Amino acid sequence: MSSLLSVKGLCKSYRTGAATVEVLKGIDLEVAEGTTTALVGASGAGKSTLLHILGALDRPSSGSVQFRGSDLFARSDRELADFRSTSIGFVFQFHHLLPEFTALENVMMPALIARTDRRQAERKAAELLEELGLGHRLVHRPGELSGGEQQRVAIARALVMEPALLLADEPTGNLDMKTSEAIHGSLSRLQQKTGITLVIVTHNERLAAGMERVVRLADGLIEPAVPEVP
Ligand SMILES: Nc1ncnc2c1ncn2[C@@H]1O[C@H](COP(=O)(O)OP(=O)(O)OP(=O)(O)O)[C@@H](O)[C@H]1O
Repeated sequence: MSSLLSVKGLCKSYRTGAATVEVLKGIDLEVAEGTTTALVGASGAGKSTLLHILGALDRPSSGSVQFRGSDLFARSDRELADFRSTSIGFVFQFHHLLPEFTALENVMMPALIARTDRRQAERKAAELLEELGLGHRLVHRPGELSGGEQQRVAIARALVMEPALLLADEPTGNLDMKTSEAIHGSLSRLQQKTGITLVIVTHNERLAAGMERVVRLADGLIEPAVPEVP
């Protein structure tokens, strides 16, 4: 299987006043195309920081990330912004949908910003919402949808540009277990259908176990996998 992401010696530190906080302390990670990975670990372990760097939302302090063999952070900020809008889909814990637009319009938005033909964008957005079980909610505004429905709209919006990589940071963190499981089920189904690579941060071990691989972060480093007992 070919590598989508190849992370080597990744470090990230922040300066706050006189102190420097080392958040990531030398991450090595390979993510193969078309695979699903859960990123788990205690609060403050650096999961979101790593996810943001993988999605080029933030630059590392040192180390490298190769995306399909090309050095991500050798690119300018402008090139990274283009890269993000075409190659990465993001889903966050809070959906950040635009309240004055309908579900369909919210999902179409990234495609319209990228100047995709309107009819094509609309067709794709409606198809994704349909697949996520929201075919009957296309003209509802976020305020008229349940929390789980809002998050499904956010997932459809993240997929409308057909990115290579979907990054999800606690996408069901503020939903009940039943709704979370249903959304994870939809994500897995869409992942299998599209072959997109999925990296998801979650505190929920049960949902993490549904991914092909679980990567555990502790104190800025990846913990070695525990060998299975024969
Ligand atoms: N911009 C920043 N400036 C200073 N410190 C930061 C910044 N962003 C993150 N940190 C620190 O980095 C550490 C890791 O944060 P991060 O959000 O990556 O952890 P996490 O594993 O995702 O935690 P959680 O599960 O609670 O979301 C925390 O101690 C946090 O305070």
